[in-house]
Amino acid sequence: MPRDRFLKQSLGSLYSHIRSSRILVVGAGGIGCELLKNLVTTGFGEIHVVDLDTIDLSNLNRQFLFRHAHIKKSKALVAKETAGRFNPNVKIEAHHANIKDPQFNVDWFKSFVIVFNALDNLDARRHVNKMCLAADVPLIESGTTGFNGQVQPIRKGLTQCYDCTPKETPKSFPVCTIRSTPSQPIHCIVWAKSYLFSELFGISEEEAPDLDHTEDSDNAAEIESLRAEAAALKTIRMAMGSEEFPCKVFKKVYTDDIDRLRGMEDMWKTRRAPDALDYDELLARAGQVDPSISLQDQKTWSVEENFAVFVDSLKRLSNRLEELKANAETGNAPPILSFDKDDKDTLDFVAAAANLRSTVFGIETRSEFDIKQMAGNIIPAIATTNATTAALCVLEAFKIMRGELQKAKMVFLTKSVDRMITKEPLSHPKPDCPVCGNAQARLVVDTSKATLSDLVEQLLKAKLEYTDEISISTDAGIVYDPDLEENLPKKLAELGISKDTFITVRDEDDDTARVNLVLAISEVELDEQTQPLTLIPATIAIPRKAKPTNGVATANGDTEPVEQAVSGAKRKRDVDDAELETDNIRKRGKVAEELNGNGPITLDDEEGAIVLD
Ligand SMILES: Nc1ncnc2c1ncn2[C@@H]1O[C@H](COP(=O)(O)OP(=O)(O)OP(=O)(O)O)[C@@H](O)[C@H]1O
Ligand SMILES: [Zn+2]
Repeated sequence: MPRDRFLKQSLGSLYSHIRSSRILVVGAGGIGCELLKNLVTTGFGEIHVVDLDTIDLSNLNRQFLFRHAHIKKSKALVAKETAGRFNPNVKIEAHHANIKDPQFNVDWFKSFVIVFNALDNLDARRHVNKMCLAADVPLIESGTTGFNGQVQPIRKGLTQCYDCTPKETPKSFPVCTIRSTPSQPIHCIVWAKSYLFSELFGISEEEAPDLDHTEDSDNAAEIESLRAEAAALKTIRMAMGSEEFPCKVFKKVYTDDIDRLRGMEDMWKTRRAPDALDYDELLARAGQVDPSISLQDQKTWSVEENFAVFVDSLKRLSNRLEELKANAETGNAPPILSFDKDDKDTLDFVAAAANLRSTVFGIETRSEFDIKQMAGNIIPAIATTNATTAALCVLEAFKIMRGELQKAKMVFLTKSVDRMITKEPLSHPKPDCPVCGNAQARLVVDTSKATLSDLVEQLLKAKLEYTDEISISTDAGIVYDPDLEENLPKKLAELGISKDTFITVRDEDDDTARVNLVLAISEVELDEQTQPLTLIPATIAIPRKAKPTNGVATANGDTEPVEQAVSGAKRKRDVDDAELETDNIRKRGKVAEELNGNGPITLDDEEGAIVLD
């Protein structure tokens, strides 16, 4: 029996399209491995997979294409090797590289029918979003944290892009909370990791990303004494390697600094004042404690146990740093240690130091296991969430490949007894989105011949009817505005404009202001006679800047959801929505019922059934 008999049966006419499609998966981690397995078994013709990382022990619990023997090998290459065996008819190309590398340019993105994001960071996601918009290729964006998952189909000009909704930046804490008035375990963990560890073994806390300095000016005096405190710690650092080093560090941060803080009476009118710890007393009490207690990472250690682990890990780290220094080449910057949740010495130190500080401030202490999650900003990744999300990505991709964008949905996976998978219609692009709210075109140009003046006069003013009130910028900054004319005679190449870079043209004319125009540069070598600048498409409509709305503006000023605009259907959606709602209630009832019975949950969907155990 041919291996694709059932695929043909279930996918119908879509199958031949799938067989001949070239697709891209960015990221071969938790979602990426699941996705690749699904795509290979679905029979996509050619799959490219990009990942910059190598396999780590901690990946193996959920990234099932990898085994112990693969540790330290390229994720992309091993994923290709393993998944390739599932279906020999599929061609897989692996790239052990950063998706931001210049070889992955707009033309390369254009060569794919669809792109899947399976990434873990904002920066790379934003980059792929931008490239897919520039290349006009559909993107299936996805992400998971713990039990939550999300899938977002993105189509240039028709749906919201990844950047249409602002994204949360990682959490940071005011310096005073961390250094003077902690009230939660996380405050003490950040103190141990970003302040104490960095001051002793790394670079100064001033550069730590999880400290927020915006409120510093409101507390200028306190910030000044904290600086002096940190400077004193630097002096103690000189004693590293000596017998008395642990005692010096301990007395400084758990006795002297705490006494100073306690003396600031105003601070403790509404808070519990901290109680300093005594080194000699704890040393006597902790005499019997074996520092190997640190192997019991799920236990909440006593104050004596924390003390023993603190002193022991401080010695281990000091020895490591001294050794590094001894082996370092002279003349280089002095070596440092960095916190790594998987480096036992650094984790022991941060866990014990944080717990001792919690004791001082009367905050509950935590197990090393808990501290590892919090210090590494880890929400445990769950294999089932990744697998379900990856499957949903493929189902949404089918709709786009069938040309049925109106059926595509934003899908959410949540831990809920009501309904684990919920869907929302796709919204139209936000007119004020800083990324897709721009007009986009390609500029085919010989950058060694064309000058900035050619670009401004021939293309922007003569052809695209811009006035004098424009500015032009590259990634490096502004290269032209009405007050910056000295670059006009320069060749574009001299201004750092080269193949696969982007330039942004801003219309600064208040009367005519149009949205920004982003030009993706494609290089060609041209002879003297040929026009050095060609715009693709040759004509481009650059809309006026719109006032922000929640949907997309229609001709009559209303907003409408994507389904309606794409399908042209009139208010039929209301009826469909009503039906969907009834349907949701029906399914929710069923889910709740089955959950109570502890059995598997089946969610019927138009694409088939999803069974959740
Ligand atoms: N710029 C990039 N180019 C290519 N691959 C990237 C880029 N940024 C991130 N990735 C890859 O995306 C994948 C995301 O997978 P995942 O979220 O499971 O993270 P992980 O690093 O495997 O696991 P964890 O962070 O939980 O230890 C990783 O394999 C990572 O290497
Ligand atoms: Zn957008």
